Amino acid sequence: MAKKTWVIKLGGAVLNTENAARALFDVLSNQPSHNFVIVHGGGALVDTWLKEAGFVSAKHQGLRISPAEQMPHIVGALAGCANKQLMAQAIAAGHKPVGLSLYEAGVTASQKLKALCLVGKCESNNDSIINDLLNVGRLPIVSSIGFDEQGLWYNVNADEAAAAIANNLNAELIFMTDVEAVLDANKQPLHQLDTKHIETLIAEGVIVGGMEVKVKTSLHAALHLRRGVYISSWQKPENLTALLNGEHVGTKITP
Ligand SMILES: Nc1ncnc2c1ncn2[C@@H]1O[C@H](COP(=O)(O)OP(=O)(O)O)[C@@H](O)[C@H]1O
Ligand SMILES: CC(=O)N[C@@H](CCC(=O)OP(=O)(O)O)C(=O)O
Repeated sequence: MAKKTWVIKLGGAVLNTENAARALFDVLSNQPSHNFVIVHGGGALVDTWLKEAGFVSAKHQGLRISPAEQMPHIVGALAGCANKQLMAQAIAAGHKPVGLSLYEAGVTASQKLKALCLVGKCESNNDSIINDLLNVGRLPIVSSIGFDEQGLWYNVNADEAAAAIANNLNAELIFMTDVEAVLDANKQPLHQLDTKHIETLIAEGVIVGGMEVKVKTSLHAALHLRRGVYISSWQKPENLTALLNGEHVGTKITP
């Protein structure tokens, strides 16, 4: 039987907790009958690098405005430092990772909105080396730095990057973030969310910032993939084990 492919998006804050990524990679080591593709963020690291370089960084609806002069720092933090830190932890857990940008992963970027400068949106380029890597037993670890066909680089939100890759691969999609689930107005976890409920919670200001991008992206992916997409916490590696075993943990987003 063909192996099921899972795209697992890791929020960048996982790098701030010692051995948290290692524990997740250990879970994947125990699941030889599945294929995995890791897509990662690193927003917190980008914040630090830009601040240290003397830049002020602003966000619009959860997306970082990315002027050309800030891009070397953004690319360095995401495609360089964060990607290689995750590779290090994957190697330590016994994997054979390959670090990639979105371009090699079959996704071309283009400018999302002029006002956001070099923030990219995703489009499939049907020219991915992911399946080749999976076929030879490698673990792709993909940053959210993208390129267009002219070779211009873009900063893509990592949730959108993960959804684009899952769509390309028709894969299962899990977002591992720093909260156990999407929370309601009373900070209680929501086990399931659909289009209507999401629209209401965003309009009421209960879902904001990075989580607004995540739920909208999840919904879009769930529609395209015709299956539920999960949002759960990287803080508990056992959540990942449970999700891979088909259990319900965190928030399930359905159309
Ligand atoms: N309704 C909500 N439920 C849970 N988290 C929320 C909600 N609204 C906003 N957030 C914020 O969204 C954050 C997760 O989004 P983000 O920081 O972009 O995560 P990641 O880096 O993992 O992609 C949470 O840490 C929380 O501060
Ligand atoms: C355009 C945009 O907002 N890009 C994000 C990319 C990193 C990211 O998404 O990181 P997390 O998953 O850790 O939040 C940024 O610069 O922060």
